[in-house]
This record gives sequence, structure tokens and C-alpha cells, in this order.
Amino acid sequence: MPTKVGIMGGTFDPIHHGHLVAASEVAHLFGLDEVVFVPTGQPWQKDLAKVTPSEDRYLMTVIATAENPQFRVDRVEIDRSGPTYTLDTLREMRSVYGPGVELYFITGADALGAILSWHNVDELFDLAHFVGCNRPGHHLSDTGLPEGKVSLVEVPALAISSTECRERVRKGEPIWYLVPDGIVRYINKTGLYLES
Ligand SMILES: Nc1ncnc2c1ncn2[C@@H]1O[C@H](COP(=O)(O)OP(=O)(O)OP(=O)(O)O)[C@@H](O)[C@H]1O
Ligand SMILES: O=C(O)c1ccc[n+]([C@@H]2O[C@H](COP(=O)([O-])O)[C@@H](O)[C@H]2O)c1
Repeated sequence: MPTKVGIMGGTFDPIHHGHLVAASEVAHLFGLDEVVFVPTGQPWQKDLAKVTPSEDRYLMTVIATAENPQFRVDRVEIDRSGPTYTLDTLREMRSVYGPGVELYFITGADALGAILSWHNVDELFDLAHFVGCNRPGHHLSDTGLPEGKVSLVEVPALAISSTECRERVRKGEPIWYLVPDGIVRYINKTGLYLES
């Protein structure tokens, strides 16, 4: 049974090396036994009409993480109906892993900066420790967040976003090396992102 578990939540539309490097570095810095990638079901703060079907995002996350024995992907959010709240996910993770396991929820600077707008934010900090990672173009700060519940860490900075990857595919520009090779092939095979 693991004792320290990282949770990397994201829409992963598509998953890219910025996500993977952040998860890998936080696992190293905090001595995590595993990192669970959790693709969102209905990311209610995004324009849902423009979000790729969850099965495609789930499959891409599986492909991108398959080679790393420390990484796994959980369907908990894509199998849950209604808007995706991290609170529900952390409650479920807490009940699966039991009280003895430390949970670390990994975010980039932009997500951490928006956390006060999340559903029932006050309860989140009782369920997991939050780790904020630097991200180019975003200011990393824990201002306004409860003391002792959040760590800010430096990870190798990668100026990659899913938005930019989608835009590049639409324009016929390469995304090789921004995302794992298997993700380039999955996108080419399915025709994802050709139209915006
Ligand atoms: N390059 C990056 N460096 C560090 N953290 C990142 C990076 N890209 C994304 N993250 C973090 O990963 C999590 C999931 O991000 P998400 O799936 O929304 O990707 P995104 O690139 O921000 O997508 P989009 O451009 O569609 O908003 C968030 O906590 C986000 O802050
Ligand atoms: O719980 C919420 O209300 C909430 C609101 C916005 C984002 N989140 C979570 O933050 C993580 C990153 O989200 P996103 O939209 O940047 O991909 C992902 O796990 C989301 O479920 C959670």
C-alpha cells in the first residue's frame, strides 16, 4: 500500500510534457510512491462545448503515462456525472486509500491562482496537501491560501499549453516534442483538433 500519493488533475486536452514533467518532479521532491492522473469529466470553468470527449482525453492520458510504473490514470471524474469538483475526487481518493495515506494535489501556477474560485474550497485543504508548480507566463503565489497546506516548488519550466497544442494542430504546425510521440500519433489517427 502506498503512503504518499500524488494526484495530477487536468483536462489533458491533450496531455503534454508540461504536465508530465511537473508530476515527475513533484514525485521526486516529495518522495511520492505514485502519481494518479485524473482527467476531468466536465471541467465546469471551461467552455464545455469546446472540450474534447472524455474518452479521447482519458485514452491520451493512458498512452502518455503507460511507460512510467509510478504513474497511473483514474477514471473517477470521467465516470462521475455532473460538473467536476475536486472536492468529490479527494473525498473518493481519501476513502479508497484510507486515513494513513498522505495525498498531494499537484497544480500549475495558473490553477493554484484560481483555486479560491473552486467548489467548497475551504474543505479541500483538509483532504490533501496542495503543491503549486511554476509555469512560464504565470505568477506562482500562495497568497490568501491557508498556512501549512500549500507548498510552492520549482520544476523545469516548459512553456507548453494544451491550448497552444490544439491551435498548432488546427494550423498544420508540428506538435512533435511538445507532447509524447504516442499523443502525436493518436491525434493524427483520430483527426482531433483539426477544427476549432
Ligand atoms: N507547462 C506547464 N507547467 C506546469 N504546470 C502545468 C503546465 N501545463 C499545465 N499545467 C498544470 O496542469 C494542470 C492541468 O492543466 P490543463 O489540463 O488544464 O492544461 P493546460 O495546458 O493548462 O490546458 P489549456 O491550455 O487547455 O487551459 C493544471 O494544474 C495546470 O496548471
Ligand atoms: O473543484 C473545482 O471547482 C475545480 C474548478 C476548476 C478546476 N478544478 C481542477 O483543477 C485541475 C486543473 O483544471 P483545468 O481546468 O485547468 O484542467 C483539474 O483537476 C480540475 O478538476 C477544480
